[in-house]
Amino acid sequence: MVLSPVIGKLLQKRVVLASASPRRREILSHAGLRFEVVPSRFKEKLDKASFPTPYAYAIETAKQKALEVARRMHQKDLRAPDVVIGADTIVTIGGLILEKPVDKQDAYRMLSRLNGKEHSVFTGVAIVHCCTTDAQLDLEVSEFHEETTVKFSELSEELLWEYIDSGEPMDKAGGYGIQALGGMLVEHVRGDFLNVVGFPLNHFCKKLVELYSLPRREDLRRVKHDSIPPVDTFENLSDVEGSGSDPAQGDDGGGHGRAEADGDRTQAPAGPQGTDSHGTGESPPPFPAGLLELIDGFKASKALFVACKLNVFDVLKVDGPLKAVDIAGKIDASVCGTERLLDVCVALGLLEKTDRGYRNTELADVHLASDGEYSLHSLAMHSNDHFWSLFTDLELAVREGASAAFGRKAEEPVQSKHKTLQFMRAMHGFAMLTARQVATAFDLSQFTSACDLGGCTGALARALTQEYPRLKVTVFDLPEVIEHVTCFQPEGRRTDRISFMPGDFFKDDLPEADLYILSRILHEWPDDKVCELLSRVSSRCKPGGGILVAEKILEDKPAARGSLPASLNLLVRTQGRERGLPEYRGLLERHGFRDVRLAHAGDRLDVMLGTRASPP
Ligand SMILES: Cc1cn([C@H]2C[C@H](O)[C@@H](COP(=O)(O)OP(=O)(O)OP(=O)(O)O)O2)c(=O)[nH]c1=O
Repeated sequence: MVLSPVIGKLLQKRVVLASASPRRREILSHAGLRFEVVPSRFKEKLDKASFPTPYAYAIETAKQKALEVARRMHQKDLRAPDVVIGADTIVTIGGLILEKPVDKQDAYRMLSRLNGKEHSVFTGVAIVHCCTTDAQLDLEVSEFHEETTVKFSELSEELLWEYIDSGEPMDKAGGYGIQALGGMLVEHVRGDFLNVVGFPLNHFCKKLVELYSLPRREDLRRVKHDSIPPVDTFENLSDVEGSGSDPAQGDDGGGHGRAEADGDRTQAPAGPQGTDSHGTGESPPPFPAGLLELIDGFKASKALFVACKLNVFDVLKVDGPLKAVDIAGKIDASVCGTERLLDVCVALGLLEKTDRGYRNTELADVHLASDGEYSLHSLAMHSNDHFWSLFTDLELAVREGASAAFGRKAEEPVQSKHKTLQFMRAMHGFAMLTARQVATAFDLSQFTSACDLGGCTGALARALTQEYPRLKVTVFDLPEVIEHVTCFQPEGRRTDRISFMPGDFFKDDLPEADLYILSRILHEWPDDKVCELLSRVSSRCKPGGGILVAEKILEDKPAARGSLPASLNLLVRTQGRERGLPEYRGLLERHGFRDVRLAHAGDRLDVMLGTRASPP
């Protein structure tokens, strides 16, 4: 099983996860799947006694969760997604099925039952394929389950209650979460760990291979509306059988090896067990969907930037749904061009197309309209206006190693008020999404005053004051930035525990504080400037005071997707650069900070906390 082609099968489809479980969302997104989340409203109240086995119950519940979402979405705009995934996790011991506890006593009853014993965790999964013809919804269901055995240690009453009081058991089957504190209760696990956490990823991938390469009739069920009669065909389920979403099919240049597709499509294409059409006995390589997506990646980014620039998402947030012709009128663009752009946005999952016209997806409403608290509209605009042209010279930068030519573009000073505001909005959007994780990466409750150097709009300061009721934060930034900060302060949520002070951290006196914060600042500067700044902070910070540095740490292992921009910043900036943990630690220690600890704050940032040592 090669992973990316498996997940790649679903990349061109609109996939919905019918689950509110954050664990399922995390497992599937880490696997590279792109999907929307629509939690199911199906009440988990099936009669357990009517099922021959516990897993039959879990499978049926998973199926009903997914079907409810597919039907609801179809009813809402007469267009269901392509695939809906539902899952249900149960714990079983001695023939008893344990779901989520209803209260602490219930959690205690469950955990006492599991205490010192072995039990099974089953997750039932349903993959529902939806097809809308003449406003009629056709559903095909494929389902499976996975079992994992878990053994609990002998646990004291005291420990059980302490665990229950942590609150962790309440939203978890069997009343425990193996991935967090509950891991301490577990002696051993046999089987797929992720199955216990809520989603059997390995089995799911195998199922996708089976479904999209060589479907097995007995696994499929066809459901028309409310009935679930057995399936008699499984055409159109497989990409390779011509569902139309295979990019190679519409591509003239991709005709190689496709001529035979006009023949009998029910013949499985050459797969692991097959022979190819040339009769050579060799199988073609797996379809490189992920790679093709990468090749086209720049088009997707540019389409997103242009839609932002033309205010498509703003127009639709206020007036949507709208037809292409009306949108074209509002954004002052041609109808044919607008229509194509809108359809690309639909394919990218940013818009939905309904009978009444185009409308924003929730993602676009929240992040791509320009007015929301968590808007990334300005970040997209900054990427379009600034980074896009910078990256056209990437080859030169690679050849020359962050060449002066490349650097000149990168370091253009921010000139106009418009540019300053665009830059601030871009930084603000990112900071709003990461601030809470940075603020809570360490327990900072021992500090009563903090100074956020280069703290821009105060997004991190706000998260810090919300998290730590005793903390006062001074945001220190250049006068031209501080001049505009009032536009970013949310009405009704201002606090006098945040103050803004204009100044240059290389020249002016730094405000007094117990904790100095440098969030995404150090990577902007070369080593000599970093040393100059750290030495200014160090001489202002009292012994016992702290320094908090938030950056994306470069790691030895290959960069994860989320850190790719950080790796490339090495090349696009002449002055600044990203650094690894040993380098940051060395820099901090050289400037009198000890006990430097690291914590991760989501995919995009890491946080280091150090303590100012007493001068020798
Ligand atoms: C046993 C165990 C369960 N769980 C979780 C996984 C599931 O989210 C939950 C079981 O409840 P489910 O009803 O399967 O799922 P859910 O209610 O969280 O979400 P939805 O119904 O919308 O799909 O328990 C853990 O996170 N860790 C564990 O160790």
